[in-house]
Amino acid sequence: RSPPAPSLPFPFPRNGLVGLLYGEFTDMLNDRVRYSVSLTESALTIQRISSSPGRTKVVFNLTDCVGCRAYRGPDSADVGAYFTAYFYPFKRRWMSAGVTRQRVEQCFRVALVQDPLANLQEAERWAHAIRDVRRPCRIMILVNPQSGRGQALQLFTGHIQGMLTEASVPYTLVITEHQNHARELVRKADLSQWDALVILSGDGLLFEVINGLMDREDWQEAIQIPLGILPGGSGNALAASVHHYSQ
Ligand SMILES: Nc1ncnc2c1ncn2[C@@H]1O[C@H](COP(=O)(O)OP(=O)(O)OP(=O)(O)O)[C@@H](O)[C@H]1O
Repeated sequence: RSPPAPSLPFPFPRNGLVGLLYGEFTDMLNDRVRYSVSLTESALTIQRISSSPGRTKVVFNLTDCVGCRAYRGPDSADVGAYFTAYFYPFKRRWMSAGVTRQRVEQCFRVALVQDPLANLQEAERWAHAIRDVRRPCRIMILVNPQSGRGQALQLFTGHIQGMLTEASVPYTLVITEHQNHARELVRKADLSQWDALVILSGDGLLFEVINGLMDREDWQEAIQIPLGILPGGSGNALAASVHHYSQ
């Protein structure tokens, strides 16, 4: 089997966009399926290298990309390395009129040479390049363990934590211990440490966080910080209406 073509720098304009990287990789599970992959400032384009006609090109918008990681495979005899990019594009739901963001992961095997370390370095180069196109984001996530049916913390560990890890988002988790805990914390916090505050709770905790921001002397600047609301309460009226109006 001939080795895939080396990954090349891709400094020339193509389709009006200046490319950052171009490479040819194989499928994670099937070495005979090969893809040409190109990265620009705005998109990751994956084209299946195949002699048969049909729709073989997929374009992922990098604004839908939450992260990318490089790693060695579980088999130590495998000289190849891998990189996986995680996307949440809007997609149509089965039997439904609307679209929602749905998770898609794209994994590639890098086996340019017989040296596992060199392959891993190449996979890391791609993972870094894909991650670098995204804006860095550090978040404080506030969870009220009592909200709703007392399951907010399970929602965090079961759903949110994995997404943050895939996205390589550095975060500080705050589990509120009593009423007004979040308000006091936000009132005194050094907000320059975070790019966003995310509340996993019902409306009550978000209300506290907004009040904490408005209690500050620098409230006019503080209130500009992006706020996120994840439904963890019982009513979740605000999260539902924000989600509804963003559709
Ligand atoms: N550890 C805690 N123990 C008790 N109360 C808390 C704690 N942390 C926060 N709180 C308070 O609980 C209140 C209610 O929380 P929240 O609104 O998040 O949940 P909910 O009432 O279940 O949801 P919803 O508002 O959607 O009905 C908040 O006003 C907050 O001050």
